[in-house]
This record gives sequence, structure tokens and C-alpha cells, in this order.
Amino acid sequence: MVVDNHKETLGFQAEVKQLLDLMIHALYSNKEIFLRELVSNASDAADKLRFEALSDDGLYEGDSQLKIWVEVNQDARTISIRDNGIGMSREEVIENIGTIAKSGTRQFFKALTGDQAKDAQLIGQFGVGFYSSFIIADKVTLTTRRAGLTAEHGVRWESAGDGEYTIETVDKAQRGTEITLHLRDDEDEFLQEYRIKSIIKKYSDHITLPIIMPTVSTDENDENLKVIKDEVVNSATALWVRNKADVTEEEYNEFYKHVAHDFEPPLLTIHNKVEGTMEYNLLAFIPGRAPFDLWDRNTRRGMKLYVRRIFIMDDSEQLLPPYLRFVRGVVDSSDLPLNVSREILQQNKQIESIRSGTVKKILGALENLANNEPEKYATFWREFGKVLKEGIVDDHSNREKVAKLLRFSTTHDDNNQPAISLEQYIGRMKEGQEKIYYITAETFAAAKSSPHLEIFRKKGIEVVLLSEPIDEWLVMHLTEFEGKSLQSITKGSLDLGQLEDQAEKDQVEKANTEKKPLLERIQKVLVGKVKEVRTTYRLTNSPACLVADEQGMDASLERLLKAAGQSISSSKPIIEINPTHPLILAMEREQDENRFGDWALILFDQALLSEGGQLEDPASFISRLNQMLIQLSKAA
Ligand SMILES: Nc1ncnc2c1ncn2[C@@H]1O[C@H](COP(=O)(O)OP(=O)(O)OP(=O)(O)O)[C@@H](O)[C@H]1O
Repeated sequence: MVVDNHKETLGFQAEVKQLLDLMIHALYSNKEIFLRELVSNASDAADKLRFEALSDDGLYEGDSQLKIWVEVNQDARTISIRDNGIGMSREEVIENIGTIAKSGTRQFFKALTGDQAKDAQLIGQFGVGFYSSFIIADKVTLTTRRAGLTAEHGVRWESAGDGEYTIETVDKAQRGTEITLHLRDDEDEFLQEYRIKSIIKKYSDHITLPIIMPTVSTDENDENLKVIKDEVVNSATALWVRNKADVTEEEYNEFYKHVAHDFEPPLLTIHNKVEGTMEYNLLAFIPGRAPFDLWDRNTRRGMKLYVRRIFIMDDSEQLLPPYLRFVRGVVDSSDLPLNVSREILQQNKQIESIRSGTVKKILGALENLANNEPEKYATFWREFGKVLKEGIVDDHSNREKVAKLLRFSTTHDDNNQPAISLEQYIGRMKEGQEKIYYITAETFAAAKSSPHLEIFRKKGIEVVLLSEPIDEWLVMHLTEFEGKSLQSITKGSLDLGQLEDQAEKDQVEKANTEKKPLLERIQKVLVGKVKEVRTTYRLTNSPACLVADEQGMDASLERLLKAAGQSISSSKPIIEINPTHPLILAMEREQDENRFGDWALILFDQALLSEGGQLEDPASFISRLNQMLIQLSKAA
């Protein structure tokens, strides 16, 4: 008997209240999903119990037949969803039901627009879970007991969804959770058993536990006698072991929504039965949208691991590398032992082979998608492209495969939406072109307008425009593709290989000799700022640009590392000048060395600005420039 039931009234976390209000309105047109959400939670609770029971059999309390029961009570106008899964302790109820402890909560609330249709989609993506009960219920009672605790440690939680809830300790003989929804006045449709059954069939048929509803029928011998029989409403077979041809798209979609906690159907479904040295079933999905916490490498919810249809664990890190963390689904192995633990998995040869097979299947499926459904692939790339790029850095053995999947912006169409593959780039290479040229910058605009591109544009040579932070790492690891090396156009002297025009080259040689005095004058002013001053033919419109030396680091990488707090010694750039530019010609004529000094400093600062760099002393740059403008206007 419970002596002190310790009943208390607590307030919802502010976000919960806000989410509840929004959800009830936004999801009203799709209210039947409450059942899917509650059944899904019950199934997860059973999975959790199975996992914990692997190391502590006693948690089953002699009852390892895990089930879900759904009951309708016409008189009381309630629906109850009951499971004999893991249950919750008092602390867990407070933590899980009264608060939102999800990563991405802040971004979610920021993303809300007030537009009902748009917000409904966002709410769905964020996950409504348990709270969806309040769409149709004006009071919800949750009674639960955690497996392993004694009967007097049951907990009853109750709320009208109005900002507060009560919680008290009660006796509960059966472990697990029961949720009772007290229906709102106009929700009688959910008191019809056939309606509830059809909702379960529609959304939860794939749940591997039996979902049971007590059904009233007449006794075979006495037609006046009513008997209540338990009926299993769902097919309760594991979808992933079924034959591909027998599974409908709706079934896949509903299963996906369950494993991924998503509202929208997946972008791509990958279903394979792998036979050979290792036997396993793989059912993987690529979501249609990036989750809010995609960037958080720690909150992964990727693949579930099953062994012979028994759930073993969630977020199995060993099954997928981090760069595929957006993939959701199930791997069911026939060979792993049932008592496999996270520790065992860490150095298990079999799991390594499953992992490499799974990665290959996913990359292969993405390649097919890219070839056969480019529009869908564009959506994939928009949502997950940045994460996939990590694969170039992380996954040496699949680098070539991942490289094929990359999409870039290039000077071919100057489009900010990356859509060009390296294969396409190579297919368009100019005769005699040996390298894949690229430029990295902090923003797309800076990359697109860089003076370094001038000669390439003039000659019609395509250049890949890279402007995401990960790109700096990408090009460090992806040094070649299909035998063509990748070459930064902001590093070293311009080397166009066979595309070079000998006459142009000779001109530069000549200019370097002819302009020697000018170069020396500039060098004198810029001493300490640049490593070298030389002429170039890579510029057509700009007077000067900065380049890193051959062994040096691209300026944009240097800035990125500094921003990340790394202490790296700055390498001095080389300034290259365009000997035919009117500004350079005017400088050459300048007799006043002070004024010449100002010209040279402005030239340097301009070149730095045009590649997205920051001036050390912007005020001096402006004052020099203004000085110059005043003189020019006086002269005019
Ligand atoms: N039947 C249940 N048995 C045990 N724990 C449960 C049950 N239902 C909910 N919970 C706990 O409450 C938490 C919150 O549930 P809720 O449905 O709000 O979100 P979720 O399932 O974590 O995610 P989502 O919102 O994406 O469905 C769950 O993570 C789980 O820990």
C-alpha cells in the first residue's frame, strides 16, 4: 500500500504549452494520427525493455510476451492504449512528458511562421508524439510503472493540456504504460471500434508486436451470451523480412514514419536481402528533409539493429559512418548473437562487414537516384549534400563513390544551387585541359566574382566554385577524380598546362623584365605584407590579385582555421599585377613616392577585399582612398 502518494501539481515547460496550442490547431485536420503516435511510443517502450532485458532477464517479471492493447470504453467515452514495455519512473515521467528535451527545439520555434499549413509540416517534422493525444482529448491520464521497480512505484500523471499536470505515486501491478484519453465532446467517431481498427491497420500494421483489441461477439452455443475475445488487429510481421514485391508503398511509408519519427514520406527507400558470408535484411530510408539536429553529430537516431527479428538497439553507430547519419531504417542480421552489446559491436568483424555492405548499398542507391531521378536527387543534395561531403574526408575506401555523388556550382552557369557533377565537368573539359580547376571562398558571391577567374572566363575554362566551410577539407582529401587532379586557381603561379598560350606567356616574361623597376618599387612599399610581387596574365579586368604560394595554404582555409581558434602562422601571399591595367600604368608614371606608396597599399587592400579577406586597418584604407579621390577630382 502506498502511504504517501506524494501528489503534486506541476507546470509544463513553456515550450510544451506553446507546442500544445499550436499542435491542436495545426493538426486538427489530421487528428487520427494520435493513435499512430501512441502505438509507436508503446512499440519503442517494448524495444527498450527487450534491450535492457538482454543484460537483466528479471526485468520481464516472468512475462516476456510483449504486446499492445487498445480498448474503447463507450460509457466512459475513453480510449486506452496499454503496453507492457519498459514503463517510466516518476522522474522519467516528469522529464519525458512535461518537457521537451530534444535538440533543435530552439531552431524549431524560430522556424515557425504563423502560417497554419507550413507550421503543421514543421510540427510534424519536429515530432508531436505523446502530445498529439490532446488533439482529441480534453483530459489525458497516464499510468505507468518502470520494469524492475515494485508495484507501489507506479505513477499517475494527468493533465487537461492547459499548462499544468498532476503527478502522484500509485500502485500498479503490471509493468508498462497505460494512456487513457478522455475524448472531447465532438470526437465520438473514435468510440467506434471499426474506426479504431482501420486506423491501426492504416498506420501501425507494420508494428512487430501484436496490437490487441477486445472484441465482443456472440457465444457459439448460446446466441444470448456475449463473449469478449482478444483480437490481433495488425499483421505484426516484420516488414523488412517480407518480399519486396509484396510490400506496398504505403506500407513502406508508414513504417518509415514510425522508425524516423517523421510525418512526411521518405525520399528514397532501399530494401535488400543480402545473402552470402553474412546474411541480413536491410531496409533503409533517406528522409525528404534534413532534421533540425542534422549538424549535431552526437544525437544520431540512425539505424536500428535487429537480430533474427528481435530488436537489439537504436542509433547503432557501428552500422553507419557519421556522414550517413541522416539515413533511417533497420538492419536485421541472421548471424549475430542475440546477446550482442554495444561493447561487443565495437570490435565485431561481422558488424564491420554488414556496415561496409550497407554503406555500399546506400551509395549505390543514391547513384541510381542521381541517374534516374535527377530532380529527387537535387532535393537530396539540397538537404544532405553538406553532410555527404564529410564522406570524402571520413571514408577513404568509398571516396571515389562519394565523389561521384557530389554536386557543385561552377562557372558553367554561375548558379548558386550546386547541380554539376565532376563527371559532367570532365565531360566538358577543353581540349588539352588536364586539371579540374576550383576556387574556394567564404561566400558564393566572393567565389563567383573573384579576379582569379578572369582568365578562365576569357578562355571558357570551367571552374568549380566552392564556398562552404567543409569544402576546404574536401579539396584537401579529394586531390583527384578519375585521373584528373584538382587544382586551386588561387595557389601558385597560373598553370594552364596545354591550354596555355605561348604568346601570352612570353608577354608576361617580357613584362616581368620590363616592369622590374615598378615591381621593385611596389615590393619596397609592401615589404612585410607580401612575399613577392610579380606580373600575371590571369587578370583581364582587375589590376591585382593575391595568390598563395605553391606549398602555402589557400587564404580562405587560413581564415577558416583562424576563425576556428587554431593558431597558425600567417603565410604571406604573393601579389600579382596586371601589367596592362590603366591603374598600373598610371602608378608607373607616378613620381611622388609618397603618393606611389598610397597607390600600392590601396592595390594590396583591394586585392585582399576582392577575395573576401578582411583589412587589418580599414580606416587607413578609406582615408587613403578618399585622399586619392579628392586629388583626382581637383585634377579633373
Ligand atoms: N508508452 C511509453 N512507455 C514508456 N515511455 C514512454 C511511452 N510513451 C512515451 N514515453 C517516453 O516519453 C518520451 C516522449 O514521448 P514523445 O512521444 O513525446 O516523443 P518521442 O517519442 O521521444 O519522439 P517523437 O516526438 O518524435 O515521437 C519518449 O521518448 C519516452 O521516453
